Order: sequence, then C-alpha cells, then structure tokens
Amino acid sequence: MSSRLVLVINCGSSSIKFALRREGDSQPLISGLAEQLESPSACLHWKAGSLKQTRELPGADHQTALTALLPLIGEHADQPLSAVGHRVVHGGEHFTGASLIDEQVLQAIEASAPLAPLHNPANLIGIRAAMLVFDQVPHTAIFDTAFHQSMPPHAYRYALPENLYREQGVRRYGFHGTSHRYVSRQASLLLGKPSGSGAWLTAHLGNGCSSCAILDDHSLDTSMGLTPLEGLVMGTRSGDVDPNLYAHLHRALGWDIPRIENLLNRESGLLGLSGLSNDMRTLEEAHKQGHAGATLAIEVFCYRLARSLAGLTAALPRLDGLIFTGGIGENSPLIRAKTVAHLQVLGLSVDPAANQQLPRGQAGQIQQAGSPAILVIPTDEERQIADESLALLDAPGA
Ligand SMILES: Nc1ncnc2c1ncn2[C@@H]1O[C@H](COP(=O)(O)OP(=O)(O)O)[C@@H](O)[C@H]1O
Ligand SMILES: CC(=O)OP(=O)(O)O
Ligand SMILES: [Mg+2]
Repeated sequence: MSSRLVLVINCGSSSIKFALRREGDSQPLISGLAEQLESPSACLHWKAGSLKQTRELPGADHQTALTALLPLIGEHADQPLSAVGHRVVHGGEHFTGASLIDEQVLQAIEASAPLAPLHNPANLIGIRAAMLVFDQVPHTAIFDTAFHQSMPPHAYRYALPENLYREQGVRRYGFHGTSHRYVSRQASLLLGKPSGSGAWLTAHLGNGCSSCAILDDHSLDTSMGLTPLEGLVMGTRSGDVDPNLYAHLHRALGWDIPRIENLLNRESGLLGLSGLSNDMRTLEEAHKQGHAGATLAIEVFCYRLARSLAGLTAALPRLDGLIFTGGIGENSPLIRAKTVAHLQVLGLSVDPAANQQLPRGQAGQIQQAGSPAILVIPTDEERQIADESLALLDAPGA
C-alpha cells in the first residue's frame, strides 16, 4: 500500500492549525496557523519544507481563513487525500475513540457545544468548510474528551445529585486528551519502555492548560471537568474558583451569568492576575523587569500546577515520570523549575543546567540524579490525529 495523505484541521477559538501529513513521515508536507482571527491583525502563516510564508488577512473569521488556506493543501498534495482528521474538543460521553463524521456525529458535536462554547462551534465551522472542499474523502473526528473516558466514576463524578449526571450529563470529562496520550506514549519510548506503558503525570501548558494522571495509556484523572474551565490557571481562564463566586458577584455587583462567564473565561488567568498579558513570554520578560503583577501571575500559575500534580498522584500506583508539554511546558525553564520546586515531597528535582540547556523543540530529560524522571516532550496533536484517523479507516467495519 502506498503511503497515504491525511489533512488535519484543528479549529480553535481564535486560531486554526493545519497540517498535511504523509503516513510514516516525521515532518508534515505543509503545516500552518491562521491566528488572531476576527481582529485587524489576523494572518495566516505556513511552512512547507524550509520555506516559511505569511499572508495578512485583516478581520478574517474562521470561514475566510479556511477559504484562504484550503487551496494551499491542493498545491502540496501530490496524490488524493485518504482522510481529513478534525480536532473536536467536546464529545461528551458519546465518543470513546475516533469517529467517522456523518450527520449523526455532527449533531452530537452540536449537542455538546454548550459545554465548550469557545471550542465546539469553531470545530464545526472547520468540519463543514472542509467537507465542502473535500467532499469525496472520509472525515474523522478526534475528540479531546475521548482519552479521558477511561476515568473511574470516583474521578469523573461531582458530589452532586445523581439526576444531574443521568439527565444533564453533569460530570467531569477532561480535555487535551490527544496531547496527554501522545506525550505519554513518547515518554515510554524515550525511557525504553513498551509503547504506552508507564505511570505518568503530564502537564499540557498552552493557552488552555491541564494536567493528567496516566497509567499504561489510560487516563485515570485530569484537572479539567465538565468544561475546559476547571483546574489550572490558564492564559485567560481562571481555572478553579469557589463555585459560590457566581452568587457573590451577582449579589454584590449585580452581574448576570454571561458577564461572569466572560470574566472567568476571557478576563482571568494569567491576564487577570498580571493585569498585563495572557502570554507567558511577555510575563517572563516583565517579571525580569520587576513587574509585580507578572511575578504574581507566574507564582500562582506554578503553585496551582504543582498542587494539581501532587493531587493527581492519588490516581497512580507509582510515578515513572512527570512530563511537561505545550508552548509553556516545552519552552519555559523558569516555569518548569518553579513548579517542580513545590514538589519536593515527591522526590522530584530539576537539574538546573539540563533544564536551561535543553534545546527548544527537542524532547529530553531534566531531572537531577535520584529524582523520578522529569521529561520535556513537544506535543504533536496533529500527528496523533493523523495516526488515529488512519487507524480508524483500517479498523474492521470502517
Ligand atoms: N519561549 C517561551 N517561553 C515561555 N512561554 C512560551 C515560550 N514560547 C511560547 N510560550 C507560551 O506558550 C503559550 C502558547 O502555547 P501553545 O501550546 O502554542 O498554545 P495553544 O494552546 O494555542 O496550542 C503562550 O502562553 C506562550 O507565551
Ligand atoms: C480544551 C482547551 O482548552 O483547548 P485549547 O488549549 O486549544 O484552548
Ligand atoms: Mg501548540
């Protein structure tokens, strides 16, 4: 069988990532990012081999950006596509693995949209636009939630009346599953274990952030919940707050639900704490210059992450390694060092030189002798989505 081509589309809340991958290749034929959508500075970047290009798309929304980027795929595909794989953030309890997209699957994704309002509607735009252009190709949905469907009830149930779970699906789902699965598999290979085996804590630290406890390729618990707001401090999301905050802000300030939702999802996290930016690079620079808000945001981010990781050890029989990934986890020695400094009780300790000197974009180990492994592993959600899409096509009955 000749190597197949898969297009992967990851439509986020304000960005679209894409990659055209040939089965078995380590690098995509073309990959890119349309970012800052719906703003005057919206633009499209792409990379094919060593050639990098950018096109400004002022004011472009998801649909306009897709119209601009999909023809690039045709230019770089030297054979027909075998599949188009889509990242879908919320799949509820319907999906425990990859699914071929049909009308029923589209309806199920739509039904989960209220639980991921920043993500699922954008995912649907990407799917519909790509289905129009590539109408003869199977389209697959790879859900962030699917990997976490292995969590036991004591991890996924909230302490709420049963009927809210049975009738409304109120439970913890977890997200970023594609990334948590990918980096834990890579970690087992890096440490010479059979693929997928091992007991891991993973920290996916991008714009959205989540942590996860994984045993032998199964998620046992994770920091995100019903929606991608629960858990860690993120770029603009608060993570955990006292649930009574809603009532308090309503009574004290007269705020309604949309106002409070906006506060917690778009005005909080690193941005809210620092009063400066949601971007960790900006905060690290400001911290070096003595900006008190930036310093506080970094300290809260690392402490809350460490607290979450320590809590997740309750799900594991032992610890084979802690894995950092995502834009912050892969690139920030400061955040890794500050987080691990709170985890001495687990015997974890970072080697300062290894941590500083690890080349950006490379996987490696940064622990001191005697500490459990601490790994930095670049995530590749697009690669995992391409692999899972092809595996689905190869599955009996597909
Ligand atoms: N060199 C760096 N040092 C610190 N943070 C970084 C660095 N490079 C990227 N980041 C941070 O990574 C975050 C974005 O992560 P990324 O994984 O690209 O996001 P997304 O969730 O959109 O995929 C931003 O906060 C950004 O500042
Ligand atoms: C689920 C989630 O938070 O995704 P992202 O990090 O892409 O915002
Ligand atoms: Mg990323």
